[in-house]
Amino acid sequence: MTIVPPQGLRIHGESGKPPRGRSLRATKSFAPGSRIATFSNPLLALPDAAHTRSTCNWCLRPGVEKGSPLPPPQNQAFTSPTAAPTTLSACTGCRCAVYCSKACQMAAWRAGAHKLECPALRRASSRGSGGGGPGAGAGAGGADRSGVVLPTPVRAALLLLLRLAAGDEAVRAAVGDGVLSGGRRAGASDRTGVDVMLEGNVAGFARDEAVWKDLGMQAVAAATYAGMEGLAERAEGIRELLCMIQTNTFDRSDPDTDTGGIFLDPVLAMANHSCVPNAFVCFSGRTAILRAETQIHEGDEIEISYVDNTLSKRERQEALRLYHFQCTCPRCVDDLDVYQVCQSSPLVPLNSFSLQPDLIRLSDPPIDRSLCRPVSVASKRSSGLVASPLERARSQWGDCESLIRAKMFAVEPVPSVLQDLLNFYHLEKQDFARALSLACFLATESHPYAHVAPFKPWRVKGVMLVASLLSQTAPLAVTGELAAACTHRDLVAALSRCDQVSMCEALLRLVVHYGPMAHSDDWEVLRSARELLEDIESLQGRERQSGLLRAWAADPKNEVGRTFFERAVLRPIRELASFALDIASAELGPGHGAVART
Ligand SMILES: C[S@@+](CC[C@H](N)C(=O)[O-])C[C@H]1O[C@@H](n2cnc3c(N)ncnc32)[C@H](O)[C@@H]1O
Repeated sequence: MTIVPPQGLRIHGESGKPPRGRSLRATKSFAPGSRIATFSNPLLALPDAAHTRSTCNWCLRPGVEKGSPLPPPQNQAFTSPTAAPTTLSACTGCRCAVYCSKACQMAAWRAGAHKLECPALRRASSRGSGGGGPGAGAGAGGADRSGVVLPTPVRAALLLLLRLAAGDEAVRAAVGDGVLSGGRRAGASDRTGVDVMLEGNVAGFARDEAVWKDLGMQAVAAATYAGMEGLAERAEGIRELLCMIQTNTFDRSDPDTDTGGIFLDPVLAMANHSCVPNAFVCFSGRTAILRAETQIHEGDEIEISYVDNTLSKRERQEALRLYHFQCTCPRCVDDLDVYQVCQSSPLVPLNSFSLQPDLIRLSDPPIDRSLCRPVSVASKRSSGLVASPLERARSQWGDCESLIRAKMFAVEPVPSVLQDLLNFYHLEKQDFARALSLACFLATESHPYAHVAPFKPWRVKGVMLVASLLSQTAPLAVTGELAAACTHRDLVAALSRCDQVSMCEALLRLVVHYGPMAHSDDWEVLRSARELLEDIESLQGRERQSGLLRAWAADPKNEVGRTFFERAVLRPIRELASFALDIASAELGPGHGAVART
C-alpha cells in the first residue's frame, strides 16, 4: 500500500523528531484563496454522535429521519431557501446508521466498511440498550428503540479496528499492527517509503489521569463491540488508537449549515499548527479541501490553525492542550492581538473589494489600547454552560465594556457576544431590523480585523447574513410592517431610507465572488446566495442599479460603480451599524430589558 500525497504537497521530516515531527510542505506556489489539495478518500468521515440520526452516514448531508418530527426552523441565511429537507432511512440491520439514498447505503456497505460495522453496532445495541453499555459514559450517545448511537470516538475506533482486522492496508499504514497485538507499532515507512503512521502523543495523554481513564473505558467499549474483548494488551493498543484519533481527527462541525462530524486523512493529518496559519481546511461531504490563506511559496511549510485563532493567547493555549505541544508561532511569542496581526498582514489590500475597503483603517485601526483592561473571563467555551444565547451574552457583557471603550470590537468576547445577541433577535424575537444592525456592525467593525482575508468562510458568512436579513426587512419596509416588527424608531427610519434591494444585491455579489475561494462551488452558503441573486436580478425596474453594481463587481476601481457602491451600499450599512452598540448596551447592560425605543 503506497500512500501518495496529492500533487503540490510532500511530507517532510521524521515522526516524533523535535521540534514538531513531520510536516506538510508545498512543492509549488499557491496564491491566496487557491485550492492546494482535495482529500476525498478519507480514512474516516463520520457524523458525530449528536448528528448520527440527522446526517447521511455516507455523504454526510444533513436530513430528517423518516417518521421523525421536522426540526426547528434553520437559520435561513445559510441554507437554500427552496431546499426541502433530505429524508434519511435507517439501515435495517443495525437500525443505527441512516442514509439519504440506496447509493449511499451501498457505498457505505462496501467502501465504508459498514459491512463490518453493522454486526458490531447490532451487538452494541443488544448489550447497550438503555444507554448503559461500555463506553456509554464516554461522550454523547445512548440507546433507544432505533439501535444504539455510540460515542463518536468509540465508533471511530471500532470502525478502524474492524478494518484493520480485515486486512485493510490503508488503515494499517496509518495506525500500525500493534493496535491489535498490543505490541510496538510497526512502521509504515518500511513498506511504503512515506511514513504516515499517525502521531498519538500517548505519553502526553497518559499524564492526565482522568483523560487516560476515560480513554481506557472507550477502548474497552470498542474492543467489546468489535468482539475483541479479553486481551488486556489489546485494550492498551486500542487506547493508543484512540490517542491517534484524538490527535489527528478534524472536527467538521458547522452549526450554521447544521453539520457535525469527524474527518481523518493520514496525509492531511501531517499539517502542523500555527496561530498565524498560511492555509485552512473546509469540508464538503466526504471531502476536505485545503486552501491557501496567504501566498505560499515552493518549499514552505503548510500550517493550519487547529483552534479558533481569534481567541486570546490564554484561550488558544488552553484549546491546544489536547495536542501536547507549546505553540511558538510569532503570535504566541509576542502575544499579539488580532489588530496587530491584521496590521502586519499582507492580505490587507485584498479588502479593496469588501465591506471594509478603507485599507488605511485596516492597517492603522482607530483603537486606543490604553482604555482596555485585561479581560477576566473571556471565553466562548466556558460560557457554553449558560442556557441561552441571550443569557450568555449578558453574562459576558461586562468583559466587553472596556474593549468597546478602546474601540477594539474585533477582540473576543465582543464579536461572540454581539453574534449571540444577533441570533437572539434573528431567530428568537424575529426582530430583523435589530439583527441587521448588529450584523452590519460585525461585518464592518469586527470580522475584517479578525479574519483579514475577505474569502475566509467566517467573513463570507457574515456578509451573507447581512444580505439575508435585508431580504427579510426589505419587503416589510415596502408594506409598512417594519415599524410594527421593530420598536427602534431611528433604526426603522434609517432602514426605510435605504435602497435595501441594491444593498442586498451588492452583498450577494461579494458572496458569489468569494464563496468559491472560501469553500467550494457547492457550498450551501454560495448556493443560497446564487438563488437570492437570481431573484433580485429578475426584479423589474432595477436595470440601472444592477448595471452599476455589476460594473463595480467586475472592477471595484471602476469610478462610477465604486461611487454608487459607496453611496448606496457602504454608507447605509455604516449608518445601520451605528445603532448596534446602543442596542447591545440596552439589551445586555445593567437594567437590561429597557430596550432603546428611539
Ligand atoms: C495532527 S499531528 C501533525 C503531524 C505531526 N507533526 C506528525 O509528525 O505526525 C499533530 C501533532 O503534531 C505536533 N505539532 C503540530 N503543530 C505543532 C507546532 N506548531 N509545534 C510543535 N508541534 C506541533 C504535535 O505533536 C501535535 O499533537
